[in-house]
Parts: sequence; structure tokens; C-alpha cells
Amino acid sequence: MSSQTDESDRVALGGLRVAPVLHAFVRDEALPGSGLDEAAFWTGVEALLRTFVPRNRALLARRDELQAQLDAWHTAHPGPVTDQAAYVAMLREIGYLVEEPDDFEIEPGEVDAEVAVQAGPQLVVPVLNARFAANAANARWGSLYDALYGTDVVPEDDGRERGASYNPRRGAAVIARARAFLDTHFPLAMGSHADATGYAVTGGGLVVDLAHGSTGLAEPTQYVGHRGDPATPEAVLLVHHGLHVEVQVDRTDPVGRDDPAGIRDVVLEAAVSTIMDLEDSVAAVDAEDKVVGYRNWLLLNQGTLSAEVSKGGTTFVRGLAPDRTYDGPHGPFTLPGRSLLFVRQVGHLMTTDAVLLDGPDGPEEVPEGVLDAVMTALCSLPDLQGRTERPSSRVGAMYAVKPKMHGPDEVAFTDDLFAAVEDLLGLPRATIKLGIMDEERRTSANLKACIHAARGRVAFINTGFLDRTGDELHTSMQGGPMVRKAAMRSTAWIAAYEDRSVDIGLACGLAGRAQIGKGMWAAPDAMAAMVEQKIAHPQAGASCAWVPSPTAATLHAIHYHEVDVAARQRELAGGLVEGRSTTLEQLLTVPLADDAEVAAWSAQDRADEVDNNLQGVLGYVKRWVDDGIGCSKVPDIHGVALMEDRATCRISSQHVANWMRHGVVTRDEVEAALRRMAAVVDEQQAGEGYVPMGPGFDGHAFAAARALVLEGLTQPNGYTEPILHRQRRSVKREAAQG
Ligand SMILES: CC(=O)SCCNC(=O)CCNC(=O)[C@H](O)C(C)(C)COP(=O)(O)OP(=O)(O)OC[C@H]1O[C@@H](n2cnc3c(N)ncnc32)[C@H](O)[C@@H]1OP(=O)(O)O
Ligand SMILES: O=CC(=O)O
Ligand SMILES: [Mg+2]
Repeated sequence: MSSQTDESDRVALGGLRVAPVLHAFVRDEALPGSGLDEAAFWTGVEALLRTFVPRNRALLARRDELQAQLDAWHTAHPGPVTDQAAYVAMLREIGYLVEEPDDFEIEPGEVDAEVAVQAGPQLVVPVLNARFAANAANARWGSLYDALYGTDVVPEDDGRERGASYNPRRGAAVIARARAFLDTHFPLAMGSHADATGYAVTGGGLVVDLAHGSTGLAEPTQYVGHRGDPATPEAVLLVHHGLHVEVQVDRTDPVGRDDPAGIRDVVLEAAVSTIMDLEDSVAAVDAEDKVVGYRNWLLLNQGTLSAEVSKGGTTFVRGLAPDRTYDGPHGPFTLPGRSLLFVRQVGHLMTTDAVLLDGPDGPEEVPEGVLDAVMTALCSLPDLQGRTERPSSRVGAMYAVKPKMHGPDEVAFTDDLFAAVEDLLGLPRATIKLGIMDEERRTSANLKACIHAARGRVAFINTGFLDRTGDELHTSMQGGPMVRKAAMRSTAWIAAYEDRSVDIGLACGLAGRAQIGKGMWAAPDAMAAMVEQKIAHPQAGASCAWVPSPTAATLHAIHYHEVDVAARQRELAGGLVEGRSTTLEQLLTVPLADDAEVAAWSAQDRADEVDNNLQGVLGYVKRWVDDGIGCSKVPDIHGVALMEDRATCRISSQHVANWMRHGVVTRDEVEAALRRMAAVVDEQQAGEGYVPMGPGFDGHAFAAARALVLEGLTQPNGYTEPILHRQRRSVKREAAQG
């Protein structure tokens, strides 16, 4: 099928014109076994669209109206805000800020333990990539040995280089590090795990042999089970802060046979939950792409997702891991083998031609977010109805994350939409739990009202600081030049944003009922830095925080052993933590640079800032538009590989647009930098099959990157989707035409 459905191919169902690929997917794959009737399903979809399409449109019009008012205000009051009270009053007057609801507590109904009480890493993965998605689902458990050996957490100095084959010196450093982890979080009553010569289970308790005698755990209840013969277990299961750790023993294994205790690995419970992403990490521009994502989500819910993996000269099929069984002091038991799965749908902005809805002016594309709500719920039915060998939710819930919502009306819309989807599919009310991304300024500023708007289903809030930074830039675009991108991290608004989100979440009763999350670690290869810094997230009271890979999940899990999040949340809720910046005024401090700051930027500073932003934009957009890759590792100007997705692209493109708008850099300078950086990206990405952007700079990828900057001021809320979709669709259309 071509990448854009021909009018004549469409399947007419009442007032709907459905792309054949989607129609066939629903009929042949998603509906069978669900108990739903196909005709009734599509009739219901049409009715739902007729209700929600006009509401969706009205919400977008309201965004534009507010943005126009903000633009006008900043144009009339150029430069940094000098009268904060007047500014905040204006925001109230135009309805940007709404009345706060009285105190309340959320009532999301029954949620899984992973959401309510088990603090731990949250992995995100582009769901269109089956190989990564299966890996992510299985990342509930991760090898600490592999995570340490394979990353910069163990430095490559002193003969400890990674090399092509196993380096025993590096291995020894890894083993020492893992033993130190055990000693810190599972101390022995006497001695050290480093001196253990054997682990056994006797009388329902763990016995650890040392060179001279034996001992047990200082806290015996940390032992919860084992696998294999109690006298010589294959695995010993421990628990701390609600997270499990498996000490694996195998004296025949190449690592275990050289270990006095026979330990071959220490496996951590890592990605407690995983977000299967249909949004900013994917490039899905038509029905064909959407169906790839929906199908993978369906297969995950059926427990049958698999992918062929070829690496290191071997090929194997990666499926979903089974649950893990143990013998415990009170009998055998099972732990989940996979992450609890969330799906992130797209936001309210984009429309899709996967389904057209007849209207007075002819058939029109439908809101992609509405279609996602219907399709992802339909594809969740195997899990919700127990038609799976590999369950995700144990309580019959579906977890849907909704990104980029602006304020409480948009959250209320999603709440109503999910209720309508529940009715369509015959699901009890509040089956679909909602994750609210606190990542647009109007949502942060009205967070309590936003949570209130979905209090009967909200199961997660999360500070998506990347989109949030993009929205910060766009909202006050007309006010003047913004501070440099790196300086954003130390601005007043971002500190207030992070603190307030947790405080409001706690005040609304999320502790023990829902996740309070923090954002992505966006340097996937800088694991030593992550291990040093990302402890800040659980310390801030977050019960989960985003990681880009299974390895990062394993390493970030260590932080949840170091911090007792539940205790931390109690301290925060009790007002015991000083120095919080949580006022609305702090949150609304616009990060405009003052005259002195602007004057201090040298020509080199300006060029570096623009080059760095454009390199990220081009490196990302090239793969997005030409190859349909929605999330990439792109080296920054210092050679550090950064995770780039649509949100980071939004920041970088909006930043350059802002500086150009205010004359910090000229259009000519930006045009020249675009070409210069495209040449850099061409060199970085050169390889088999790579089509360079230069020297003509006349391809769709370059055009997209250029438009993101030069047309950045008029992009809705500074989003990158409209331009990326347009150019990617052109590439797909041309490829289909040969
Ligand atoms: C602002 C926001 O919205 S943030 C949320 C969106 N961002 C994300 O979802 C980030 C997800 N992460 C990724 O897509 C990737 O990790 C990238 C693009 C950053 C890096 O990808 P690559 O360059 O291919 O990574 P790298 O080569 O280091 O590792 C690939 C291996 O790690 C695995 N891997 C990497 N990331 C993930 C992931 N998120 N989930 C599962 N497995 C992963 C792959 O399966 C692969 O292993 P395999 O060969 O056994 O299959
Ligand atoms: O979605 C996450 C973000 O930071 O944006
Ligand atoms: Mg985001």
C-alpha cells in the first residue's frame, strides 16, 4: 500500500472512510476474541468522533487565542517582566490561570503495585520498534554485571578497558562494585559479601558462608526466596525498598566458576514500568505507520510480541520474558517477569488520515489523539480480558499517558474521551488510568486543577522538562531573547516547576495511589554521570523517573535502594524539607535574558549556541524525515551523544527562532549555520546507504530542519510535528512512486 491512502481505496463505514490497512488490522487482528461486533464498533467510533472532534478543535482554537494574547502583551511590554504581579494578573484575566479547586484527593480506583507503591525506574521506548519494545518489556530485570561492565560507570583506566574480549581486570572491578552494592543495601550480620564463599537457604533463612564460619543477613526479612536446591540455590532473592535483587549462583558459568561464592551475576529489578511510546520518540505519519504501532501494542497485550535479533554473529528470536518463580519461606510464588506497561498516545494537536470523517465540507482527517485513545484501548483488551499468557496489569487496568495537554479543560476532555472509549468497548468506568504529562506551561501553572479534572482516573503525573522547556520558549517568544539553552537548567521557573509538581502531586493524594514522575536522562551513553546525578529524582520525591535504555534502568534502580521514596514523600508532605521553590510567581518567572546578559554574549557564544542547536535539529531531523526514525542518538558539538526526540528538537528549533526574532543572530547567519551543520551531520552519519544533505541542501530533511527554525514563530506552540509529518509524507510518497 502507498504511504498515503488513495481516496478510492478507503473503506466506507457509515460516515467514516477508513484506510484499508487500519480496517484490516481491526477486523483481522484486534477485534477477534474481544467479543465486540465489527459493525457496532465502527458505528460507535463514528459517534464518538462526532462528539469529540468539535471539542478537540475548540480546545486548539483556545490555545491559539491565548497565545495571541500573550504575544500581544509581550510585544507591548518588551524585555524581562518587570512587574510580575501585573503579569500574573494579566494571565488570570485572559483565563490562562484558572481558579484552584478546593483541596481533594485523587480516587483512581484499583491500580497495580508498580504504580501505587513500588518506586523504581520508568523506561521509555518507541513502540514502532518491535526489537526495542520487547527488550523494554523484559527490562523489568537487568544484569548489574552487564550494566557496570558495558558502561563508563567503571572507568576504563588501569588496565580495565572494555576491549573485544572479556577483560578479567575490568570484571574484577565490576564484581567488587556489585559486592559493595550488596554490602550497602543487604548487609550481612557479620563480614562482607565480598568474602562470601557460598549462599544457602536453611530453615527459611539465608546462610552465607565466609572463610571462617557463616552468617546471615543483618535484616533476615530481606531474604524472600530462592530458586533451585536450598543447599545450593541457583538464585537467592532479596528485597529492599520494595525492589527485588537476584543473586545468581552457577559454579559452571565462566564468571561464576572463578568466584569463591559461585556468583555469576547480580540481577536487579529495574524497569518497574515501561512507557510504550506512540508520541515523541516515533515517526508515524500515516495509517501504515500507525498500524505498526497499534499492532506492536496489541502483541504486547497478547503477550506474543517477538522480534528477530541478529548481533555478534548470531540470530535469535526475542520474545516476552516469562514470570519468575521462587520458593519462599511460605511456599512457591511468582514475580512479574516484565515491566508494567503504559502506552503514550499522541496529544491533541495532530490529525491523521488513517480515518476520515464525513462533514459538511467533505471528509476530514480525525484527531490523531482521539484515534489513539480508541485503538490503544481496543488493543489492550487481551490484557484486560485475561486473554494473555504474559499479563501486564494484575488488576485489570490500562495505563495511558497523555502528553502536551494545555490546562484543565484539555485534561477534562481526555477524561471524557477515555470514559467514552470505555463505553464503546464495554469496560467499567476508570479502567483506563491516565498519566498526565506536566509538560506544557499552562498545565504546570494549573496543575492542581488539571489533576482535579481527571481525579477519578489519574495514576501518574510526570515532569516532562524537555517539552516544558520548549513551551516556555514559545509562550513568551515575543518578549525578547531567551537565556542560553544550557542556562535554562538553572532558571527560577524550572526549579519551581520540578518542586511544585511533586508538592501538588502529594497534596492531591498521589502518594500510595499513583506515580509522581520525573524526566528523561537524555545522555544515553553517559552512565557514570547518570549514576552520580539521577539520584536527585527519588530525592525530590519522585516514585519513578525516565531512563532511555534497559541498561540505564538497571543503573538507575540503584538510586531507589539508596533513597526510600515513600519516606521522602512523607518528609516533603510534612513540610520537613527546606528551600523548596514552589510559588506560582517563581514558576511564572519568564527566562528572558536581560540587556547585560545579552551584551555579555560574544560573537563566538552566539555562533556556538546556534551551531549546537542546529546540529541537534539536523542530526535528528535527517533520520526522522528520511528514515522514519523518531528517536536518535546525536552527538552534540562537544561529541557527547544526546538522545534527540521531538521534544529536544522543539527546544533547539524554538531557541534559534527566538534569537533570530530578536536579532541576536541574523537570518543570514542562521542560513549559513544550517549548511555548515548539515555538512557536519553528513560527515557524522556517513555510511552505507546514507544520502547526504549537502552540497545541494535541497532534500526534504534539510527543508524540514530549515522550516522548523525559519517558521518556528508560527508553529502551533512551537511543536515540530506539522513540519516533520509534512516532509516525511513527501519522502514516503516519492518512494512509493519510485
Ligand atoms: C522527551 C521525551 O519524550 S523522552 C521519551 C522519548 N525517548 C525515548 O523513548 C528514548 C528511548 N531510547 C531510544 O530510543 C534509544 O535508546 C536511543 C535512540 C536513545 C539510542 O538508541 P541506539 O543508538 O540504538 O542505542 P544503542 O546502540 O546504545 O543500544 C541499542 C541496544 O539497546 C537496546 N535499547 C536501547 N534503548 C532501548 C529502549 N529504550 N528500550 C529497550 N531497549 C533499548 C536495544 O534493544 C539494543 O539492544 P539489542 O541489540 O539487544 O536489541
Ligand atoms: O516527554 C517528555 C519531555 O520531557 O518532554
Ligand atoms: Mg514530552
